[in-house]
Amino acid sequence: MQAFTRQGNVLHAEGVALTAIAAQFGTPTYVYSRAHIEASFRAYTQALEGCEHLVCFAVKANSNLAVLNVLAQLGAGFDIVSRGELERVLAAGGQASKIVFSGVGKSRDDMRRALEVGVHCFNVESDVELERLQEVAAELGVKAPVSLRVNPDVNPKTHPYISTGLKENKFGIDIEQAPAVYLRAASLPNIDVQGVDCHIGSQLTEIEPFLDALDRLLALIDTLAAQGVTIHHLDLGGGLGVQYRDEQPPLAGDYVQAVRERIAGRNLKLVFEPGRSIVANAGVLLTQVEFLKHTAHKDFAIIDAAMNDLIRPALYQAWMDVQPVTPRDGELRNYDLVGPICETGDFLAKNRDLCLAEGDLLAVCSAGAYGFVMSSNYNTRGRAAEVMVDGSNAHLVRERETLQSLFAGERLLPAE
Ligand SMILES: Cc1ncc(COP(=O)(O)O)c(C=O)c1O
Ligand SMILES: N[C@@H](CCCC[NH3+])C(=O)O
Repeated sequence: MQAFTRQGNVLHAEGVALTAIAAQFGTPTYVYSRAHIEASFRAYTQALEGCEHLVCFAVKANSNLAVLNVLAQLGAGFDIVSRGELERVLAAGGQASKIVFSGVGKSRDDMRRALEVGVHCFNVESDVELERLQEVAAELGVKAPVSLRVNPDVNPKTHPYISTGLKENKFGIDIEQAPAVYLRAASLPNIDVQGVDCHIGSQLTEIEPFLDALDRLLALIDTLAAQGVTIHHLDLGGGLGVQYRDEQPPLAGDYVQAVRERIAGRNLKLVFEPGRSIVANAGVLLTQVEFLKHTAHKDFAIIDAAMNDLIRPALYQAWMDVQPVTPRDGELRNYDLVGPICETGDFLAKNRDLCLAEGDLLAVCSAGAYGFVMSSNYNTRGRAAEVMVDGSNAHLVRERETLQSLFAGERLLPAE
């Protein structure tokens, strides 16, 4: 679905003009569409009808409580990577029994809390993590449900910083070592082997790498069965890409269908951990032009959002579309859109042909995933507000950070 459309000349989120949101809540502000989040989630669950499944939203992509709550109301599970994300999910009304716990560095406290609340599964990423989990579960007198995250060594054909399923990556257990680790897991008294898990990377735009990984996991499941270890669920992680510019990623329904065909006849529950494909195009970052600076070499639009608000362009040279909220007629100029931060890398877009004036509003598109969650307070900038639109209503779902709150926890040295 298209959450952000022009009505008249003005860009709207569902039924609300972005001009009205800027007037009410200021800028920079993240704006999300509830309907888009729901439709993207349902694309997975509808394609999974008739097949035992759990769709676990990857909380790292957007952890706002309202976003999590909207998904929890649809029966979503959640993929978490920290104690903090666990507490967020519970605070937002998510069910512990639908949580999968990923991540290479789970502390004993993380494990204890997850066992106490009863998560669905731990995605264990190393042999040493398995031993630690055994110890913590034994202390509590419980059995920990476990999948091993297997590194299938397939090339996801995405940006190197967001590839995770290659041998040289830090994630998961080498697929050749996996049978031995499974046998060890099956022998541990406080470990309950449940599944196999993988996640090969993010922003994948083709189905083939997913299916390559799936084939390798199915071969592993057969090897394990021959050794007496039964696997009940298959977790294929997240990774499905979205359209930022002209990419044509597969639709969630087509991807799920292809997976279902490959596992036909097997008694396996399917788990997915989508993040970006649920929320990226459900959000924009709304920002305002502070100055237009014309130099002999370049035209700059200095905007009130910066790399601290949205780091993807600086970190991955990610291309994000930028739309004027109310386009104006006139001469186009080639702008770099830069923030107020003292870094050359502080840009949100480069070489965009736009007709702009001071005070104009711009929407940085596809910013609902890995946007606010990766923001920081660099240059002592408060983080942006977050607003969720639901039909014709706009709700503030996170207040803009006040400057006082930025140094509230700091202390001066005692007076001499
Ligand atoms: C283990 C795991 N699961 C799920 C995701 C979500 O990925 P995506 O946002 O690409 O769907 C990630 C992030 O890449 C991840 O590391
Ligand atoms: N943060 C990245 C994706 C990393 C996914 C986390 N495993 C992005 O914005 O594209």
